[in-house]
Amino acid sequence: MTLMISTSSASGPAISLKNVRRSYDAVTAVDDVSLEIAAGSFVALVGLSGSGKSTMLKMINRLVEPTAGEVLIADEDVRAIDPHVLRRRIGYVFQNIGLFPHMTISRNIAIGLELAGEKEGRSERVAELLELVELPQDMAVRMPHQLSGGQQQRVGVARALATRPGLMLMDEPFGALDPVTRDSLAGQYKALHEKLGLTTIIVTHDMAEALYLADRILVMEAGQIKADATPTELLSGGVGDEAEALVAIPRAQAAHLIALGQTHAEQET
Ligand SMILES: Nc1ncnc2c1ncn2[C@@H]1O[C@H](COP(=O)(O)OP(=O)(O)OP(=O)(O)O)[C@@H](O)[C@H]1O
Repeated sequence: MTLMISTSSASGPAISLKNVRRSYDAVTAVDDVSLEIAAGSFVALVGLSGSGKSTMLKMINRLVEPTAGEVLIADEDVRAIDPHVLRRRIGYVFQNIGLFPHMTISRNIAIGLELAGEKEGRSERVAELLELVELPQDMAVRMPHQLSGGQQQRVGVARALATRPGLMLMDEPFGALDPVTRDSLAGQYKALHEKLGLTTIIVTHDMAEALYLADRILVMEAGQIKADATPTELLSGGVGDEAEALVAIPRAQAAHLIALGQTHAEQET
């Protein structure tokens, strides 16, 4: 069955953070960050554990409120938007997606539409979303425990896209998956991002994933952005010690694999 995929309503907004700060008692998780993210961009937030990445992401959909500063989506201050309305406009995908275990896959995907009181065309939308995330249609009637981790994560992406958000926030969305599934899902998500014209912000610990997916990489340390560069700029070096330390890992892994390959080739000749 070929379904028409509607792409017309999704078009990513620009995001603006102005002197945003978030403190938890003595800890400053995000420290006076100002940032402009262009509409339709794919931004990766990288940095060591505790550097403030998740806190920054969650201030955009108001899961966390800033201690100071402003967050604007398409020039609108998020504080002026009811959090429920805001979260229907923003897709949110996180590690171990947390599907409702007692609901079918279909209902899990459509939950945002259900909460928004949208009664018409829900099953058609679910069918369209299953196709979009490349899951077979017969999964709609299954329960979450009957799916693999990778399939559940696809359902999570489908659920996040159900209300046709222009903005996707992703917090380690593929972190719990095996490397092969992770790679393929990341590649498919990148294609979706482009096809739907989304703005996507992804938090990842995996520098190689950030380099592959994003068109802009922000390196965080101690609540601040220490580097802001394209993947090519990051790989060329010269954008700071924090970035260099993170790029060094995939670079060393790649060099190690090449060296291993050469050793094997020499042994066989
Ligand atoms: N609810 C909270 N209460 C107290 N401190 C918090 C809270 N949430 C985050 N923090 C602290 O804020 C800092 C930044 O945390 P955050 O989760 O944003 O970092 P992160 O870069 O996303 O880390 P990770 O990569 O480990 O998920 C950390 O020092 C953390 O302990």
